Amino acid sequence: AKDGQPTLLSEIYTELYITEGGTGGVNDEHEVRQIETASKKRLTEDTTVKCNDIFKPLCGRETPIRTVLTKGVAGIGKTVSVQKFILDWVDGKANQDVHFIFALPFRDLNLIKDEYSLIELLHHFIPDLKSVESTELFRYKVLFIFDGLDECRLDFHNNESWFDVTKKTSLDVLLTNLIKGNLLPSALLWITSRPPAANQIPPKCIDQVTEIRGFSDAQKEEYFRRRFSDQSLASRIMTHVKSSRSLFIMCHIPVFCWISATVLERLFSETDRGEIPRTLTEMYTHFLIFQTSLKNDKYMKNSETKLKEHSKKFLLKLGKLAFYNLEKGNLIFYEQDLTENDINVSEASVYSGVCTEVFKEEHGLYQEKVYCFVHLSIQEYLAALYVFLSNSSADLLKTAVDQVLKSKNGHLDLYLRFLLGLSTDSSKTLLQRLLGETRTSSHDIKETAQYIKEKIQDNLSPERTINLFHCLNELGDNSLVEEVQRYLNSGSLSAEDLSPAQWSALAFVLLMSDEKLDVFDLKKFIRSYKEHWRLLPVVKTSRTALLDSCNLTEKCCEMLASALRSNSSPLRELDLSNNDLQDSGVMLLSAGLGNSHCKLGILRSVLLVFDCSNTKLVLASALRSNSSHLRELDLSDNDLQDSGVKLLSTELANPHCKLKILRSVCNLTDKCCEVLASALRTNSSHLRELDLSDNDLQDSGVKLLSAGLGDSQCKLGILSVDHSGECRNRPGLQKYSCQLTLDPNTANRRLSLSGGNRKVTWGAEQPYPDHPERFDRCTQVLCRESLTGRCYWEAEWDGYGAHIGVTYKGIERKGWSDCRLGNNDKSWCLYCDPDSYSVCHNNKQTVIPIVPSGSHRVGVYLDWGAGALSFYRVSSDGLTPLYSFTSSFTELLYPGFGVFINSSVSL
Ligand SMILES: Nc1ncnc2c1ncn2[C@@H]1O[C@H](COP(=O)(O)OP(=O)(O)OP(=O)(O)O)[C@@H](O)[C@H]1O
Repeated sequence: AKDGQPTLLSEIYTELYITEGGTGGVNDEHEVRQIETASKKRLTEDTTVKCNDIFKPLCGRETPIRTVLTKGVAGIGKTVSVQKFILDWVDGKANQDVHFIFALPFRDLNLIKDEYSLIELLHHFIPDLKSVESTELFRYKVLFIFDGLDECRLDFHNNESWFDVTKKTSLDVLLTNLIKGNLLPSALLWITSRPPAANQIPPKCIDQVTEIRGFSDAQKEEYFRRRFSDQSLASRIMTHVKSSRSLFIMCHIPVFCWISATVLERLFSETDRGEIPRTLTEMYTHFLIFQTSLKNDKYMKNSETKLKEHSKKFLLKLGKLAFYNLEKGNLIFYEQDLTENDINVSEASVYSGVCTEVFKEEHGLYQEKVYCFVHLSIQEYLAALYVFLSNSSADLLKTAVDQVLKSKNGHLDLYLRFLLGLSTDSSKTLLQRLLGETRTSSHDIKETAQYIKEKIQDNLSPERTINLFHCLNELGDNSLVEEVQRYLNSGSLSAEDLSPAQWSALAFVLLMSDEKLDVFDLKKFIRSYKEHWRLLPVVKTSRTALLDSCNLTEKCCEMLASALRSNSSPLRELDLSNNDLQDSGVMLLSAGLGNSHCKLGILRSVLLVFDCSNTKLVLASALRSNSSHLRELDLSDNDLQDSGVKLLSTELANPHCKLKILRSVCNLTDKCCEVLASALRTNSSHLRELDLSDNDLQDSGVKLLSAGLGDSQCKLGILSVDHSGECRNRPGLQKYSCQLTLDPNTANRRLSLSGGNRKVTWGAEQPYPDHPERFDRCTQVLCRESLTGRCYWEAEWDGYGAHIGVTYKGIERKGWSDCRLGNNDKSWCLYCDPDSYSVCHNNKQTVIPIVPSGSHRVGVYLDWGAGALSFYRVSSDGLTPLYSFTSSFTELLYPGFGVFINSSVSL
């Protein structure tokens, strides 16, 4: 609210996005990055809870709720939600069954030094209630709201039990016993906390955890509409915020909406308003200008130069405090910290928009005043301002980049963004308005940007790399991002071999785009397997990630595991087929799967190294983990062996394993069938569908399984078995091998067939009869067999080269260009010659930056149902992925070949 003009809560309150909130576990990501990931999360994903319904049991729950814990990062709206709840209750709009609400913020409770009984404590805070007797507390429905648990430490382990509401004790004992339900078990409790402090309370004391996620995109707009009575001003502000992605993302945090609204309202209504902030740094500098002028108007009727001089001194002192404590990770300060930094305590509280006063206990004595910045980002800004103004080294920016990149958890990321942002000319002009004439060192922005671009080429973690792009944005250098955007817009990205920095820029563009990425298919973007890991951060913000046949390495697994662990990631489905992850990779992934934040529901084809006992154990523990959301697991390509199946069966029988669908368990022996059958018989197995079609099950095996199915406890609805022959037992893709023969009716007259119609050779014209399916001009031939499902075949060419592909039956046969495999929308093809490969579909050719290096053998894998067609180079080193098309195939596909002059192809 503007000073002296209070705003009514009911007018500005905007419904927040509150969700049922998991475990109360600690998330060590920087808050701003959590917001970036969460902004991609689809709103329908979570169970949302209205502020007034916080005590209503969510569907599926029958027991009433006594204690609710609401988590949320700083400035996200916890206190405002509490106030709105109370307001609606007072207005008779909601929760009318509650007779008394006692709102006791920890900030106020921390002032209590003496011992009190519960009833005395209430009388102390609400003297009007002196007439209420302790017995009456039991007769009425009473709600306690404790806001800001993060400002307090409770000792749940050592405090004695306390049952009497009339007996005096310490506040710590009163509160822990109230929360445990020893004191006044009939009361309702609502506790709010920033996430890191939330796990102070033992989970068994909490009936429901909710999380405030801030504003969704629609709620951001609503906030600005409600905040301003002048709707045209509201739309202008909204349009401006939307035009800068980094500002728009930050608006997820209501306190940032408030900062932006404060700054932009003033700027848009000033006649000579100058530059409107487009970067975070500019926004915060304007905010400080506003706060300072407010303070000056109010408290110091003095000359402007003197005022600025005074403000500068004060801000530098505050900045010093901010910087040294940020480095140490301290966000709360004591009076002593302020005096040591020569900060006048009463002046700090005057800057109420920047530094608020809070009170906090220390060692059980509730007497020390403590302070913190309104939001961590303000501390980060002031720290940067201090360093920028007090360090005149020419290398300041580069040294800061190096220093920040060393941080593992990114605690200086936003500080670096601000520091770089402050060094631009536009910021310097703004700083003059804030601080008056100030000497600042000049830094070569171009050189710094170049330095950052070089750093981006390094093997940094994705989070650090992304922050460096934000830094470039603050410096006003968006050239890398613009280059990639141009490739994306022209559709020619796939043909380009991007530099490492461009790969990272592509990841940044995909992450920052406001389009929700439902399915992230890595193969669509990559041509080589050197730098593809740079795109993996995108996995964290997509719902389905298709990473099959992508040569994933251990490093990639590390990134995937971090996506799995992320609380805010929408990732629900992951396809890892045809990757050799190695033991260490699977271990990393399994640990991610077992993490309490992991919400993955479907995992496809992770190749397990099942003779390694460690891997087995870790995956097993992931399946068993109580919090696991895994419902569908596809184990194709794995040879689990008896011991593996045994382990898996034990997990299936474990009541915590909620797996519903298990696909493609192969190489089952009779022994395996027996163990599996016994798992199906257990009451606790959740399995509804079991796909064993990749097995050549003998009658004896089927019999054993059927015995399991017949059991009354077995809940399995679908069992797929398939006697498809012994090839299913072969390793890798070979298990999908199919026998193909060439169709003479389709062969061009220049092609002769031999070897039982499994070899085609270019040569003299053959006297074939006319046939509607014959290619009359293109030297091509198709196979007889039409394909669906999963199939794999290999072809070897000789001579100048060949085209190897698949097509719908409807491909043109007469004429030239429309008939060629790959030249139309009916066919997909790999072009091979001794020096290069390229692929073509719908006349769009893409060169593949992999050389044939002597190998003329090509493997083709079709997963018709999944819409995937992959080509591989086959050599003594195994299969090298060349390219994968993804397409939703609508008709049966026929393998086909085009044969160059004096060349041949054999199946
Ligand atoms: N629902 C809302 N509608 C409108 N404005 C809001 C809303 N929630 C928060 N705000 C704005 O954001 C500011 C910060 O919110 P609040 O104090 O509730 O955050 P908090 O989560 O309690 O933070 P902290 O952990 O730092 O105490 C408020 O002063 C208000 O300006």
